[in-house]
Amino acid sequence: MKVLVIGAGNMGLTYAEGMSKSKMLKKNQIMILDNSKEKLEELHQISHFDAYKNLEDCVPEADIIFIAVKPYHAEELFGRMATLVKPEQIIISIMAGVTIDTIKKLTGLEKIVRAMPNLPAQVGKGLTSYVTSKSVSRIERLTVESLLDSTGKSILVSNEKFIDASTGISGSGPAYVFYFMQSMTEAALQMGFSESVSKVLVSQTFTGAVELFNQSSLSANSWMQKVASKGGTTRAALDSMEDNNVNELIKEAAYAAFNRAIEMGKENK
Ligand SMILES: NC(=O)C1=CN([C@@H]2O[C@H](COP(=O)(O)OP(=O)(O)OC[C@H]3O[C@@H](n4cnc5c(N)ncnc54)[C@H](OP(=O)(O)O)[C@@H]3O)[C@@H](O)[C@H]2O)C=CC1
Ligand SMILES: O=C(O)[C@@H]1CCC=N1
Repeated sequence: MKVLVIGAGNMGLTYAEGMSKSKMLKKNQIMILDNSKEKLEELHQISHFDAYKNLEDCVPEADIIFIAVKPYHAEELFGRMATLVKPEQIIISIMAGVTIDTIKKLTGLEKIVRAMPNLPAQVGKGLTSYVTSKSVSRIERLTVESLLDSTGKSILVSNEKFIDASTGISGSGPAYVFYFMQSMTEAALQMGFSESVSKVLVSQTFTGAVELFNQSSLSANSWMQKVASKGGTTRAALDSMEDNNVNELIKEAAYAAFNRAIEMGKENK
């Protein structure tokens, strides 16, 4: 089996690295292509996959083609790939808001997997939701799942609506967490802590809270109540968040990402 990754940016390179470490594929089974000259020079320094500049040299060789370019590059890229692809090839696209129908139409292929990963894939803690077109067989789906699992966990969803929805929760979600971390860091600095101490205070608080949550069956709300003593400091903070509608605002933000994914699907038709 040969896998071609197109787009060696944040996500493409992360998947190529993940797959190369997974033992599913050997060195010469991973190809990677990028159109930027500097990227290619960097890729040539990495010994565990073969780097390409021209689609003609690698697309026909691939069994699975992993698309990791920005959504607005899809049309031009698929247009150039259309004459090089073969019906048995599987496309895995991680592009936000580019639908299976659009990929079928632009490539002429039928075996399409649409996936939505997230950035923690870079440290093997990613979450990728995915869905396949009908032409992907069970065996092919399991192979794809093993590739996706090389960067963390994967979840098979029942239809594409849940790919757009998971874009709003897990795909864009790391940025919401960083937003919260940024606000807490700013508060720590304003309270007089140094940058390095602020960073430790915030990051260890996040790591510890997530660890507690993962190691029990308690809900986030139950854990909140465990931290908050009656009439105490946490209650003051939680009341302030409630008064300012923070809960609703976070949900609104997640929906903004979900709706934008749907909108991008229409724009990229
Ligand atoms: N970043 C994230 O957290 C997540 C991203 N995604 C999706 O992943 C995709 C990639 O995102 P990300 O990795 O952040 O993007 P990057 O910009 O980091 O990487 C994309 C790479 O593809 C290259 N590229 C563009 N067009 C072509 C082409 N025609 N042929 C070959 N290479 C090309 C770009 O080069 P150049 O810079 O020169 O254009 C760039 O190096 C997006 O579609 C996004 O929706 C999904 C989930 C999470
Ligand atoms: O912001 C974006 O469009 C991509 C999809 C999910 C995370 N980054």
